[in-house]
Amino acid sequence: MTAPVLTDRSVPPTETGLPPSRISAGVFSPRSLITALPNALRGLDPRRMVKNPVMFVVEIGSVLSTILCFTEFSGFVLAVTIWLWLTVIFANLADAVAEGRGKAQAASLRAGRATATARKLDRDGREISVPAGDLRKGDRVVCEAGDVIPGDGDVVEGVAAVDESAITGESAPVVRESGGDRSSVTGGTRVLSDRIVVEIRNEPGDSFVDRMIALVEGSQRQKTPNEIALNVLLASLTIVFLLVTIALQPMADFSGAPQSIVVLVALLVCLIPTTIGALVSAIGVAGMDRLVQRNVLAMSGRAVEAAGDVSTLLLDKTGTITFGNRRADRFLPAPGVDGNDLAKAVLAASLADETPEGRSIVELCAERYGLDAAAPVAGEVVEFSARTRMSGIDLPDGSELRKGAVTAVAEWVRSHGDELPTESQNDADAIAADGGTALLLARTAKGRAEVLGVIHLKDVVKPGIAEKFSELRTMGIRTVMITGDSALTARTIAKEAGVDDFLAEATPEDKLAYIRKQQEGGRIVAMTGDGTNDAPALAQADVGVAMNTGTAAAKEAGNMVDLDSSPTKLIEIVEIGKQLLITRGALTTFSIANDVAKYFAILPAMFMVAYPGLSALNIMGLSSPQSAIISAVIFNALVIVALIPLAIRGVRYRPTSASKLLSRNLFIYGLGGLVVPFVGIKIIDLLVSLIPGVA
Ligand SMILES: Nc1ncnc2c1ncn2[C@@H]1O[C@H](COP(=O)(O)OP(=O)(O)OP(=O)(O)O)[C@@H](O)[C@H]1O
Ligand SMILES: [K+]
Ligand SMILES: [Mg+2]
Repeated sequence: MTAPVLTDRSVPPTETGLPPSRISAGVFSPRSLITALPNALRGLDPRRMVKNPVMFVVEIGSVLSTILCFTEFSGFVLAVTIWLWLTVIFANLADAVAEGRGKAQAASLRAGRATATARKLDRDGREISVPAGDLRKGDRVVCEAGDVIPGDGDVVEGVAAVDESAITGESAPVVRESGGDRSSVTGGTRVLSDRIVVEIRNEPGDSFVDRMIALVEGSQRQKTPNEIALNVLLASLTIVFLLVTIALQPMADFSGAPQSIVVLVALLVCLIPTTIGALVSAIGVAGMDRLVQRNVLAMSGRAVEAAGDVSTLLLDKTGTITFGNRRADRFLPAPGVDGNDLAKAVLAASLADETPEGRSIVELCAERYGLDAAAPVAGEVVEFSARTRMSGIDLPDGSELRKGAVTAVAEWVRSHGDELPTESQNDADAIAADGGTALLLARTAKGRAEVLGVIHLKDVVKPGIAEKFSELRTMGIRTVMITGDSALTARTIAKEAGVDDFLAEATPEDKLAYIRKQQEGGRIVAMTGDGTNDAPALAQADVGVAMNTGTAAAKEAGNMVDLDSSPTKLIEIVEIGKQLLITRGALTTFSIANDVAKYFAILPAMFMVAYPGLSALNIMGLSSPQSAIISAVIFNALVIVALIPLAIRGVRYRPTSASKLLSRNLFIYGLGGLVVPFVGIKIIDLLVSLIPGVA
């Protein structure tokens, strides 16, 4: 056997088994406010503004007030006009900052791609040099050590170590080889050793990197259902306040205190939910961006939101809850079978088995029994599949060797009219009760089957994973462990890891059925997968995270791709989704509370002249009606800028139950939203009253 023994996990697990992320996520630098300014100004185009009804109303108000600057000029009108425009610019700034982060990532992706030339194979198998951008679906290209892979595709020939750091940011090389679940390669990654032939999977412009660029730039971002609902709410509030403001004038007239148009515009802008209206799309872009920072690509904003609503999490046992490299520990011969003969048979059945289990069995044969791990494979190899749960070899002498899950091999033995020895059954049960995996080895010769013994595979639960699950439980999320292993093993591991439920001896169909059942019960389900087998379940799940090392089918079926191929990433994804929803909720609460407070700050000021009695309501003691109004407008604009970092970074989030979270946020952002404007407006009023000619 010559295949290099490297794991296909592109990220070495850290102590908790959780991979490190590439860039510290959620960093926000105040400088980005300045660099985003040109884009913010470009965003003033009414054709773009109209997509955001709240801010569009502010823009119309700004235009109106600009006209008033010419018809009835005063320092007050000018000041209001300037701050109204600033309000619109600040709102665009939020979007521009959020999108700017994605653009920077897109630029570095493009840089890697631009230089690539491809060594295309023509029909006669001759190499010709073509620009990578000209490659079409189905073209075959040669990549040797040092070459950049010119496009996404599948390895159809050879084995190579590939550096995927350009895409994943992770420097450990991964092995890519033809056939099986590790054949998929990504354009822009670099071949480090050997030679492979890659068949290109996409037409030009539709590669993974192209899609990634479009996504991080935000150009493909569509409003999610929740965002649309929120926008409808904000637009309705805007209409209500517009009517209120219009209705105010006849009343003001009647009471002998007619208000100028500019005051009415200022009042309207203060009343409508400008804060959340300005930040809502930045919050969505930033959520997507937080995923990208953790090397996850969401194919839609909707998937990110669904992640925040997840209530059932399906996790694989092997590699997620336990360390992936399940290792052979010992061989237990059946009665009457010699230990060395068992080892030889085990080796023959495993020489061509490329699964981590198979490789570790071969290593144990070499280490403990001194057998030749590089011996040639003689016979017809039967590869492992999750459906049969067996692997083995048909030998040239007509005998067949099978190893696999106890129930599967026992069934195979029985189909030949033979029985499993009690001793081997007991050995297997003891291993399972201890949380290990037992594989049975059996042989048929001349129509009779014989059990040769049991292979003990050891599986270790990752440290720290039990705490993660209890955090998830406080968040109201049910964790379900899925495994192809026996119920006995599953029960032991499930108990140790603290999952809420498990599905043992699960076939891909079982997974799909389980997801459907959960969804019928109204639960939102998330799962990860990498094999073609997983594709139907990935498609059915509300959040389906495909591993980048996985097959093309799995990646097409899911709605997210994890570039690190880390099985525990799902937990982080759910947390990011929750944080997105909570940030949006918190800032909506803050914004609306703010507007209510501003109402009480401005109205008394507006009518103080007509009704001196109202000055009792002027609890804030603002210096003049005009100063009160301009202060409220300034505050209204500044609060947007002040909250941009929070919108980008997301509100701090600790796992707790939904109801606790709600009351905590209502307290902080609701009460805060009521109090902050009074303080802020008062301070601004003190400053404004110092400027002559404005107030
Ligand atoms: N290389 C192999 N050859 C033979 N049998 C195997 C091999 N690998 C695993 N098995 C058996 O098949 C069963 C199913 O394997 P499968 O990979 O579907 O699930 P699993 O590895 O137990 O759990 P998970 O779903 O978390 O990966 C295993 O529990 C084991 O008994
Ligand atoms: K407002
Ligand atoms: Mg497995």
